[in-house]
Amino acid sequence: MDKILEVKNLKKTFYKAKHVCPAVDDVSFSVKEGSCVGIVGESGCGKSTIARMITCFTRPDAGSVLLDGREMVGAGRKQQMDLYRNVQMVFQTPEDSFDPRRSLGDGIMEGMRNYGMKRKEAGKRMKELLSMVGLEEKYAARYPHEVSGGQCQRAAIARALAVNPRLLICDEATSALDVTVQSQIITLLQKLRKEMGLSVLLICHDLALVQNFCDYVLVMYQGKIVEEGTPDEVIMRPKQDYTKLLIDSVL
Ligand SMILES: Nc1ncnc2c1ncn2[C@@H]1O[C@H](COP(=O)(O)OP(=O)(O)OP(=O)(O)O)[C@@H](O)[C@H]1O
Repeated sequence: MDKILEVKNLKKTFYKAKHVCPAVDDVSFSVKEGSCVGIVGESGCGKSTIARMITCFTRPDAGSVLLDGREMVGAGRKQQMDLYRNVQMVFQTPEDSFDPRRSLGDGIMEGMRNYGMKRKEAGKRMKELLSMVGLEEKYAARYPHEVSGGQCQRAAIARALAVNPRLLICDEATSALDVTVQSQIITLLQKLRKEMGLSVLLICHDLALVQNFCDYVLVMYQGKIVEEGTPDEVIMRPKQDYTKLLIDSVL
């Protein structure tokens, strides 16, 4: 299997007043085409900073992010536009993916329109995407505040899929939802993974979710990967004390 994403020796330190925060410290991993890699670890261990560096929102101090073998750190605007087409993010708060003054349908079409698709064609594709994520057509006209959290997250997934990405980064995408809706969104992601051959980087606190959904797991602590392997290896037979603590804390 080819690697869609390769992260090598990524580092990021934040400085606030006199306080030095090494948020990500020499992190390396890869995501194979069609696979799902999970990143788990306590709050503040650096998970979201990694996602932001992959998507060029935050510039690393050192290291490299290769997408299909192409270097993204320091890439020019054209290459970054290609990156955004191939990599999309789904966030914890789905409303953040949408402009509150525009309907969900418009929000889903925005990416397609930015890439030059005609309005009529984008409208047709938007309806297909709504159906793919299990929403009726009527939701296209609704505004983000007029739908439930779960419905809004489905629409956010439709928006992310609109530009046919190959890698979806889900940053705590189910954490704000109640358990039933969480499981519906995970079932949806599993279906999309199968149907579209999507690769997924799943950032989350929920070890049970990682165990059921991921092929490979990275455990982070204070900016570093302290353990990695298949879910069986990491969750059923953890080697590191920190992983054992993390597992014990949810039992
Ligand atoms: N822009 C910033 N300026 C200063 N410090 C930052 C910035 N962004 C993140 N940090 C710090 O870097 C560390 C890692 O933050 P990050 O958001 O990556 O953690 P996380 O594992 O995603 O946490 P959570 O699960 O709570 O989202 C934290 O100590 C955070 O306070």
